Amino acid sequence: MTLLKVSNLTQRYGNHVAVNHIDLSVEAGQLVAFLGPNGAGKSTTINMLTGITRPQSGTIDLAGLKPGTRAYRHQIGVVFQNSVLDADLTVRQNLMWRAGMYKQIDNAFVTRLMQAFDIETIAGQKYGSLSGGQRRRVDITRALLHKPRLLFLDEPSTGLDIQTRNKIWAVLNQLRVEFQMTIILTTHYLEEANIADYVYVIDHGEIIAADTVSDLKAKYAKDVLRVTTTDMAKLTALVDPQWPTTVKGHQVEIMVPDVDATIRFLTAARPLITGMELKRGDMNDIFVALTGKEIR
Ligand SMILES: Nc1ncnc2c1ncn2[C@@H]1O[C@H](COP(=O)(O)OP(=O)(O)OP(=O)(O)O)[C@@H](O)[C@H]1O
Repeated sequence: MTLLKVSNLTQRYGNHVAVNHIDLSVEAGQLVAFLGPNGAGKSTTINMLTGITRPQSGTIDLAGLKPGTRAYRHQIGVVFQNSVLDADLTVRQNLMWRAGMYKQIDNAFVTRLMQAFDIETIAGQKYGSLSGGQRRRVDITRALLHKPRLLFLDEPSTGLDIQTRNKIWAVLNQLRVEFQMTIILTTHYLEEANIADYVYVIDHGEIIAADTVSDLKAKYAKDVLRVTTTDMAKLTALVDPQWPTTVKGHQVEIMVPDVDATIRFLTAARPLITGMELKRGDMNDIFVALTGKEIR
């Protein structure tokens, strides 16, 4: 079922077109990533999708609802890049104040969220005194209090350590399974987009690619294996003829399709190998392939 349908969305700032006629379609329960460099138009798009700004043209439809309405706001949760909570109130006061904005709040669910995000022990602390990771967990709890059908996360992992990131995703994935919650996230990192079902690559306000992560990687960001050898002829004879290969002296660069195939090749060629490194495909590769330019 399509939850969110967006057509022809456009936003200009003066002469600058920040978002240029974009179309999006998000299925219920999906995790969708907007991947793009600084200034690509991701936040501008999120601001329109959350009803914070009104698009200059285009339509947004969330299961029959229009942004800017109370009904629409109740279906969405938003975690902004910069927090919207009150630094002088405690975590609990902030959450209670926010919960008061909704008619029906499931108190057991709120308690469960606080436990899941490990914020019960800091509930009495002023929000302004929390660490970056603690704040993020509170911000996400705030956005989830009313069990939204669609959660927006604007660059959720910026500045977070790996443990905090893993904790957050473990809870969000559980909610996705339980409530078929849909998530839209913006990110600069292909690695973060890895977990998405579908990715829109955005640059200069336009969607330059829309695909699954595995297809994006296969098309534009293959892993490159660099191997040095004493016997180039024997080594290259072991390389699958379908893998693009460049020989430079004693080193060969091989575009490898996946980790398993790479391990099989390395195992077979082991006696011939004197050194190796694997460079994983990243967002820069996608941008070079699609735009001919390095990422900004
Ligand atoms: N209020 C504004 N007034 C003028 N220009 C703006 C405004 N907001 C955004 N822009 C411009 O629109 C473009 C898109 O910005 P946006 O913040 O949407 O990008 P982004 O992809 O979210 O970038 P980042 O990853 O750095 O957050 C940029 O060129 C930005 O300078």
